[in-house]
Amino acid sequence: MTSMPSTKTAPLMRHPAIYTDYYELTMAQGYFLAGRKDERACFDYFFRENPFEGGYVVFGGLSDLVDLLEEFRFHEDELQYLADQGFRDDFLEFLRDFRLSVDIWAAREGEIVFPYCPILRVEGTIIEAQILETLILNILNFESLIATKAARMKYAAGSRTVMDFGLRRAQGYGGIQASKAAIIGGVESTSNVYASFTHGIPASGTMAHSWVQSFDDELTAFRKYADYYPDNCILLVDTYNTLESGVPNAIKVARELEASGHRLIGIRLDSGDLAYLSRQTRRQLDEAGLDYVKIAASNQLDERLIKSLISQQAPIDLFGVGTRLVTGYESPALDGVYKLSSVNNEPKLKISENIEKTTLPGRKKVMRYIDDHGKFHGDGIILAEGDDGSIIHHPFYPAKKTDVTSFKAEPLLHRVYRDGKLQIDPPAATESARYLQRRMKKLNPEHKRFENPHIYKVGISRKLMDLRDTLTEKMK
Ligand SMILES: Nc1ncnc2c1ncn2[C@@H]1O[C@H](COP(=O)(O)OP(=O)(O)OP(=O)(O)O)[C@@H](O)[C@H]1O
Ligand SMILES: O=P(O)(O)OC[C@H]1O[C@H](OP(=O)(O)OP(=O)(O)O)[C@H](O)[C@@H]1O
Ligand SMILES: O=C(O)c1cccnc1
Repeated sequence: MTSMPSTKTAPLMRHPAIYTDYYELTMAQGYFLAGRKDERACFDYFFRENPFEGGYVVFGGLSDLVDLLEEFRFHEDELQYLADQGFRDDFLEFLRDFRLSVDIWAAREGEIVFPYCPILRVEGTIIEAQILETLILNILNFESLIATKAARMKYAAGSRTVMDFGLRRAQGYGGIQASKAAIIGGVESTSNVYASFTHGIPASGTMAHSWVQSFDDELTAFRKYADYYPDNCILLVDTYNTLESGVPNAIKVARELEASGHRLIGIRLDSGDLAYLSRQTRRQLDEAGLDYVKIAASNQLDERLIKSLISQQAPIDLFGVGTRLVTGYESPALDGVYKLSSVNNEPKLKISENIEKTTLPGRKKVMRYIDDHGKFHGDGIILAEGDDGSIIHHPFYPAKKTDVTSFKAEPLLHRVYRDGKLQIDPPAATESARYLQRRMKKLNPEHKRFENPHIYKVGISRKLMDLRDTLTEKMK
């Protein structure tokens, strides 16, 4: 009998409470020893720069984060380890019974989000809110990065299918999360069986060169595969000579499949000039009356190459994307941060020489303003209470402002935890993907283009600005 894994997450993540940086635990012990364990704190998760020189980020990772928070407790072996590290008995006793009691608000998974907006807000005791920092950053930064990359690839591909082939060249176990994030971003399926199993996302695939090489000749290799998988067969045609051997042999097999009442799904090109080869392949297939046979292409593809191939009128129906998707080529990390914004309801900020790095104090919410055409106009960061936010200012050039009273305003953050109790059904990746596609329709194309995308407006309310400026003066 087979059994299901104990958690849905990757093997390394079965210890969520110690999936953290050491300093979170030393600070937690410090708050405890200082008698501050019942103090309340609020932290914001946000990023400052869009990756890939792009115009937006897709928020990913929320459901995996929830999965880990649901398991969050200190186990005996972990406590023993902490004791060996010199943590004090009274603190370890406190950790033994520790259960999260946080309130968390977050954007929906698959939401389109922008620099400086808090995407997730944690409120709780100072110890629990602090201790979650690294876990939150690790999960959300990576999944948002890959969901964004996937969304860009899907945007370039339009109605053509995008498949994730990345596991073999992913950053270790990160490949599991990468495949899930890729689905959120819009990739239709994955070759990653573990991710398909654990996350219930669709698996798909073609064949490797080794299959073709392993037979005495290419035609036999194709025939055998088609015999076993007559309704799920994509033949890899570039092992020997794409146009003179691979495609003609695929045509023979397609005809044989037709004779037995089946249809070849497609062929895959994996080298050479994909525009030229796909055009020649399409011509050969069409001349053979096989216009339904699809052309898949792979080989170090990314959104820019997909866009280029489409602009070269390459008749490619399916794009297989691996390395550049799961490694977030060429922006290896999202710069998301988790910053303290209040303690015991007293607003806090971190001052920087660079005003762009001075944090926004106080409990805040984010409003998304929608114009008369149903499109996103901009976002406003306003205080969570007592702030009507009717005028939204540029965060660093206050003279630039917009009266947002005529726009429809939607709150971006929704409650995920109340007092440590989960308040949502964590969405499946495919559900988040559908949500993203709906939201993409509301994002103007100038924010989606790859070259010099138009900067989406994110502003702050007058009250928030005054609070930031007053506190900055006070702290200097
Ligand atoms: N028509 C095209 N326009 C733009 N880029 C392309 C086109 N065709 C292929 N490419 C891309 O060019 C890159 C490099 O191709 P290159 O010729 O070096 O590799 P290859 O075909 O795999 O070579 P090899 O024959 O050694 O396997 C790949 O990223 C591929 O996706
Ligand atoms: O180029 P990527 O975007 O990373 O896509 C995945 C690549 O991995 C496979 O090649 P590999 O040489 O590993 O195996 P193969 O023999 O099956 O082609 C596949 O054929 C793609 O070329
Ligand atoms: O199924 C495929 O074609 C595949 C899977 C992983 C990597 N490259 C290709």
